[in-house]
Amino acid sequence: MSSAQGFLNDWVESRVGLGSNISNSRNTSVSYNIKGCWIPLTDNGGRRSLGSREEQGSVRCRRDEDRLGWFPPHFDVSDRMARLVASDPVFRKDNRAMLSRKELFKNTLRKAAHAWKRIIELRLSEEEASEMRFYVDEPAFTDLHWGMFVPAIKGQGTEEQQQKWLPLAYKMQIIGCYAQTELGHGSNVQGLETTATFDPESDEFSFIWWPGGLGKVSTHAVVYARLITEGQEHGVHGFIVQLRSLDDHMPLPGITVGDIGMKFGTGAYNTMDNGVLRFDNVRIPRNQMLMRVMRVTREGKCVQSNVPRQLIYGTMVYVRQTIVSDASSALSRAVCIATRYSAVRRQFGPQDGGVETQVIDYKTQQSRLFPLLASAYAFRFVGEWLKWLYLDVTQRLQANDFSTLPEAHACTAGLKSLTTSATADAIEECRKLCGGHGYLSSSGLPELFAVYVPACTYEGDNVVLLLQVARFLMKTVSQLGSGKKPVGTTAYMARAEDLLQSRCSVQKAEDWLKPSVILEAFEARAVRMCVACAQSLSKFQNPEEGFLELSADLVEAAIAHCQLIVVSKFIEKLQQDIPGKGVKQQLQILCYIYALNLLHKHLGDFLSTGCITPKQASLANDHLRSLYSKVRPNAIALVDAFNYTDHFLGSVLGRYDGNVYPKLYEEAWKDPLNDSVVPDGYQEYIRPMLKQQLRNARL
Ligand SMILES: CCCCCCCC/C=C\CCCCCCC/C=C/C(=O)SCCNC(=O)CCNC(=O)[C@H](O)C(C)(C)COP(=O)(O)OP(=O)(O)OC[C@H]1O[C@@H](n2cnc3c(N)ncnc32)[C@H](O)[C@@H]1OP(=O)(O)O
Ligand SMILES: Cc1cc2nc3c(=O)[nH]c(=O)nc-3n(C[C@H](O)[C@H](O)[C@H](O)COP(=O)(O)OP(=O)(O)OC[C@H]3O[C@@H](n4cnc5c(N)ncnc54)[C@H](O)[C@@H]3O)c2cc1C
Repeated sequence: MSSAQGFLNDWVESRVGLGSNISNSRNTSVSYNIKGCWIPLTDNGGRRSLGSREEQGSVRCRRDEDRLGWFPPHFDVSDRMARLVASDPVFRKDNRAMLSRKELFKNTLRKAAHAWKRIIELRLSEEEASEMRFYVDEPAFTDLHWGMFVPAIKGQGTEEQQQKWLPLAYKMQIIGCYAQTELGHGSNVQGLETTATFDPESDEFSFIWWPGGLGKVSTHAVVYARLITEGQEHGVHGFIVQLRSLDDHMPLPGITVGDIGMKFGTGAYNTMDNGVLRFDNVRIPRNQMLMRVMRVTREGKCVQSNVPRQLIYGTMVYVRQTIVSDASSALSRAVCIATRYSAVRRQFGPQDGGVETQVIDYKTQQSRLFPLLASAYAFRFVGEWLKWLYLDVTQRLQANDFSTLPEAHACTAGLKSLTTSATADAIEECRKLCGGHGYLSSSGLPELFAVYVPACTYEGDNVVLLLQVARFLMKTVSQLGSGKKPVGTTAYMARAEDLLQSRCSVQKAEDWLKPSVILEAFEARAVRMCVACAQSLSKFQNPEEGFLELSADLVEAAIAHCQLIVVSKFIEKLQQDIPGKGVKQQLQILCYIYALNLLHKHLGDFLSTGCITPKQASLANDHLRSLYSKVRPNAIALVDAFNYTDHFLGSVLGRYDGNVYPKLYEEAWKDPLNDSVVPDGYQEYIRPMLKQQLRNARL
């Protein structure tokens, strides 16, 4: 179920697309729609030269008949929204790094209000609105409102509570946030110190709390606190609390609220008002506790419903799933910039003094860049699959089938961790791949890194989440002998006995081209690491103590399992029909690059568990090198396929037309420091210094 599902049903009578008021300026020729992106295979060796789109013969266009039937009709919406945002001056973002925090934040408010106005005026559908938010490309309070506040009420509220609160939230008559983290507790949700004490005398709760949430905008919050009734504790629950007056926005009595201050980087996540909140005996009505999991009666009695209490964590599962798809977007954006720039940039060259070499042609550049390109595609496919898994578990929960919840938790936690860590590292690698110019703000990469990197921490610290996966894996291993057959992403463990014995069949480099060989190597590695951890754990009398002691190894095992999921979902995708000449072949190459690069990076795991021999490892590396040469001719097409506008990329280095150097020069002059030839401060500081030196010299 998506965040804002149904919000339009409540207040917009009909859904009308943008129609013809947004032009699609692309011309003709053939390309292929790969889940909302194109792969226009180039015939010029991918060496697009500097120049306009028209001059390049427009390799990028899509014909309706090229649309792949099994992809959602996402491309057109995405394309239209990208253009809508790019052509609207209110959504300008090239000045963000120059703004003060106050200006930046006010500008975000302006953009959010303008986006909402456009959504209403154009009667955008939920999908269109969500794409618009994506292309506006600025963290804002609305993310938390739609992404966490609304889903928390939907997931944890009773029917009655949903009926009361959701219409207000859908119309943005109230704005909400998700206030769970405290100053002293984030990962440890059960350790929250905020309490909600039921007072049967007045039918109200009282709170004392300190959250991370929205500091300047939200009128309401879903606050997580430990429920206390009749002197007894009943675990952490969500409570809808009004924070500010709906008339003048002033905090309500007993509430102290504000922003927590500047965060990492300029611009970046500072458009968001992460906040501090203190409750001093704030009282709310009993029915503002979200009661789908547990009900508190008028007398203060707790009545447990039949849904598992883990559903209280359900909003986090939802958001973790969206974060995986977002990882693919952030990564593809960084890779698009680095790939285009690598084709433009030339260094060194032939001894005879001919043109210098495009840096993309250096094998070292390729071995750093192409695995990231492959990862961008891999994360897109695994993100699609995870969306399906999430929808599936949601439907099951509605039918009171809770059986797949542990797997959904493990998959969302593990893949959130894996993809965000890889993406944050990849953005930084892309910056380095762009040499000195990558460090310029106008490359777009520093801001992208700063805005992206907290994804490794929020919605669960990545290590803490991998430990959750490890817990799930150890449980699965411990049940292997009990007749309970592992299913879903752990189904391979049913073949544990075989996988513990198996020998990799690779004899020559091309043998690594068999998906079954790659899959088996990854399965064997994951099973062996999990079983080794389980064996070590069994030596501890106290399992919790053992878990703590072995946690670093457990994290490695969890990573191996999650990497297997990504590899297997990429391979599964390729088993589907993919029309378009050469498209499937390109994706296959990327799939092999993704897998073999992981194998190369984690060689220690594969060798120490005996899954492959040193000779086979060396053959894999040989093969990997040859694959880079196969990607090279289509590298530009493979990033053009993401269909990012120059506005969205926000990068001089990643410009579609490759016109990098003149634009870098132009950008430099826009810096406020260049407003005057002689800088402010010259008279006060520079001149006296120079004069002093002159005097000293004369002496
Ligand atoms: C109109 C316009 C439209 C626009 C649309 C816009 C849409 C925007 C969409 C999305 C944008 C989203 C933007 C997001 C921005 C992010 C901002 C950040 C927010 C936050 O960070 S919120 C705070 C997040 N906090 C955390 O993640 C805390 C991490 N900690 C935990 O999750 C848990 O405490 C824990 C899992 C680490 C440990 O919990 P606990 O101690 O209770 O658990 P255990 O004892 O280990 O396990 C008990 C048991 O429960 C199982 N379990 C744990 N968690 C879950 C879960 N989530 N689901 C299911 N099951 C769970 C666990 O496996 C154990 O099971 P067993 O007993 O072993 O079987
Ligand atoms: C930009 C941003 C936005 C946020 N937005 C929100 C929001 O909207 N609402 C909200 O409620 N919260 C929000 N948060 C808070 C966020 O969810 C928490 O910071 C996050 O869950 C991590 O918790 P923590 O800060 O307590 O980290 P800690 O748990 O203190 O982590 C510190 C270190 O300890 C390690 N560690 C912790 N526990 C263990 C363990 N059991 N075993 C091994 N190592 C461990 C971690 O790996 C990490 O290295 C936001 C945070 C950021 C950065």
